Amino acid sequence: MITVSGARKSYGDFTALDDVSLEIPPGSLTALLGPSGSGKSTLLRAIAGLETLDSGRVAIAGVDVTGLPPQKRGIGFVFQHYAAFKHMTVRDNVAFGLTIRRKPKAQVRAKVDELLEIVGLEGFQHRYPSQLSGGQRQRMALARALAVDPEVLLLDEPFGALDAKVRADLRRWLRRLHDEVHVTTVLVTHDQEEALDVADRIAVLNKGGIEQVGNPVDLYDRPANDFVMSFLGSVARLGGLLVRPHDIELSRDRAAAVAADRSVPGSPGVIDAVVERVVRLGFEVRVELRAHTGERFAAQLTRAEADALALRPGDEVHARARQTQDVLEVDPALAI
Ligand SMILES: Nc1ncnc2c1ncn2[C@@H]1O[C@H](COP(=O)(O)OP(=O)(O)OP(=O)(O)O)[C@@H](O)[C@H]1O
Repeated sequence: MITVSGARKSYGDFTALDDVSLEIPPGSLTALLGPSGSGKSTLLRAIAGLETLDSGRVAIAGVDVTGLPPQKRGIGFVFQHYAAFKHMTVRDNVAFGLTIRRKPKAQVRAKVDELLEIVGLEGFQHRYPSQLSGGQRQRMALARALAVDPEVLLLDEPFGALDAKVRADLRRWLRRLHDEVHVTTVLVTHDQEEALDVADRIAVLNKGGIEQVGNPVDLYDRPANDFVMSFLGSVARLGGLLVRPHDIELSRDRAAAVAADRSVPGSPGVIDAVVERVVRLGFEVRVELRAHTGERFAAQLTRAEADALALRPGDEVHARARQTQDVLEVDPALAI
């Protein structure tokens, strides 16, 4: 368990963390998710001991570590740009933390072999970091962070510098790694897809505070407010309410749409609109619409639904929300 209580941190008159309290359960993979500047890295660095809090406390596994330096906190840390020892092989880089702790050679060898296998770098142990791809280098960094059996693993946008495909592969790999080693892991990311894909818990940060903490399904389906809703996925405005694009149903028959809408409590009603564009995205189809009031919004349909409607630009349709438990009042102060 990592417990952060009442954490405050300011840089000059800028408040980076504003009374943040958070509990991270043991063995979980928790993502700190939020826009740039929301305080994610500051919070992670405070847990690591790389940043001193103005006030508040950090405890790791029941021990108050607030006054302890990073090397005494039982943490492993991986940054976006990993600073490897360039003159050392992969094997020596991974062994580094154990070697400086003067562990017996046989023990170091066995541990490094195990880690290289876990991160899939067995065949690369004699290479130098410059001879690895970006993704391999980050896997080496993870092996190195895990070598000293940390209580917690702290990852600050570890795949941020890699291209989208490698990023997606590595986060799936991280999920499998976590299922194998179960070390309490905190991952900083600004990418909601990454957080939803890899984490079992997500803390959403905004302006130095925590908006909501929960599992990915809860946050996506039951966002606490419109910031969380819009940050965790695309949203459309329908009659002044926020709706997920895949929760919008389109119909060519207005009377049928109105009849169906009666069974949806709290519905924004049926919105008459004109199709502007139909975009095929793999198995889904995005229909871009303009309401008669002038508001633009998009509905996400399955291919079968879209084919049944055979929509073309200029067609008149009637939109309604399929369900409204996810629909929240629009906060006019929030620019989406
Ligand atoms: N050493 C510093 N001196 C002054 N301001 C800082 C310092 N470190 C961070 N900040 C400011 O604190 C705020 C929070 O920074 P932080 O790095 O925690 O955000 P973040 O959510 O991780 O954002 P990003 O995704 O862009 O890294 C930012 O506005 C940043 O400019």
